[in-house]
Amino acid sequence: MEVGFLGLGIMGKAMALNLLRHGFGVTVWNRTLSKCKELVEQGASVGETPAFVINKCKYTIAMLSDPSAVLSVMFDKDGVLEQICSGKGYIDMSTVDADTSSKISEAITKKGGYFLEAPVSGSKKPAEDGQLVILAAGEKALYEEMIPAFNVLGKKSFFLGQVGNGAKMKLVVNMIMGSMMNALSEGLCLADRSSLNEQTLLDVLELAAIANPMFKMKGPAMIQSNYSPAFPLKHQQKDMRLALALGDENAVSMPVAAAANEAFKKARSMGLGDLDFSAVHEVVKTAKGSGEA
Ligand SMILES: NC(=O)C1=CN([C@@H]2O[C@H](COP(=O)(O)OP(=O)(O)OC[C@H]3O[C@@H](n4cnc5c(N)ncnc54)[C@H](OP(=O)(O)O)[C@@H]3O)[C@@H](O)[C@H]2O)C=CC1
Ligand SMILES: O=CC(=O)O
Repeated sequence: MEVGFLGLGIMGKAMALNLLRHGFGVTVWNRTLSKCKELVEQGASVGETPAFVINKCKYTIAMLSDPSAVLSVMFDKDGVLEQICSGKGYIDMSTVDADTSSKISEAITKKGGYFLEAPVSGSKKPAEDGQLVILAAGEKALYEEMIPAFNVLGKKSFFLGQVGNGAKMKLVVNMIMGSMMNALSEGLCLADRSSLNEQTLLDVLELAAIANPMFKMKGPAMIQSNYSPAFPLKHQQKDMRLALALGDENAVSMPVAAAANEAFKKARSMGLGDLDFSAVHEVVKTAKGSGEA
């Protein structure tokens, strides 16, 4: 199976490499074209524009940063829309809001193409290991045609119905994750300031009812103030912002998520946006009132 792949950031690179490793033909494009080099060394071809990739491939996957990137790659000059046509499928795996996804879907459908949104849960390591959770919605036939690729990229795929449902599910999941990250950070600070050992707290959490892979994976690095980016903080804040907007639309009060979003915004203002989202720990550690008495 030959696929196009647009966007070779942390996730896109790992996912495209995985497809190559499993025998897929992959034609890649990235805004910063130099990032295609490593993929070419592993057997990928390069397209100089998104339009070129769409023209060449029956199926094209996108993994881009945010709604503005997704819209730009679709609608700008040399973008996806110039070449999408009947018989071609476009699969957007970026995390965006339902409105953005619907705009993309309408534009593609008008030109006779097929659209599937398929955001993923799981970070750099699950992307490298083909262990993502895929949250697909849109054209069911395209979903079925993509199963061989999804089986390589993920450990489980959900088909959630109409366009927008995948985006919404992803935002709900990441809203919970962002709030949990703040809770873990506050817990580590409280343990430390109460003269408890932070690693012992993590050991206790791992055996408790609230044990989860995120605490286990991120906790030890947070204790060391190591925030090497797997999931960039700026993207987590984007997800909190989009989830809060979904809450606004549905009149759902989310004070916990709103507080977590403030902490991520503060972290961005401190220049931590390109670090891992666990760098919100720096905000919690330096918050007024959490220092010396
Ligand atoms: N990292 C993670 O753990 C996870 C991330 N996600 C989601 O996946 C998506 C990608 O994340 P990730 O790979 O971490 O992000 P990165 O920041 O590492 O990569 C972003 C990609 O988007 C491209 N891009 C950004 N702006 C534009 C633009 N205006 N036009 C064209 N291309 C653009 C970048 O190109 P360039 O190289 O030129 O900057 C790069 O290829 C995001 O929506 C994120 O929320 C979902 C699950 C996990
Ligand atoms: O979107 C991030 C993730 O870890 O999932």
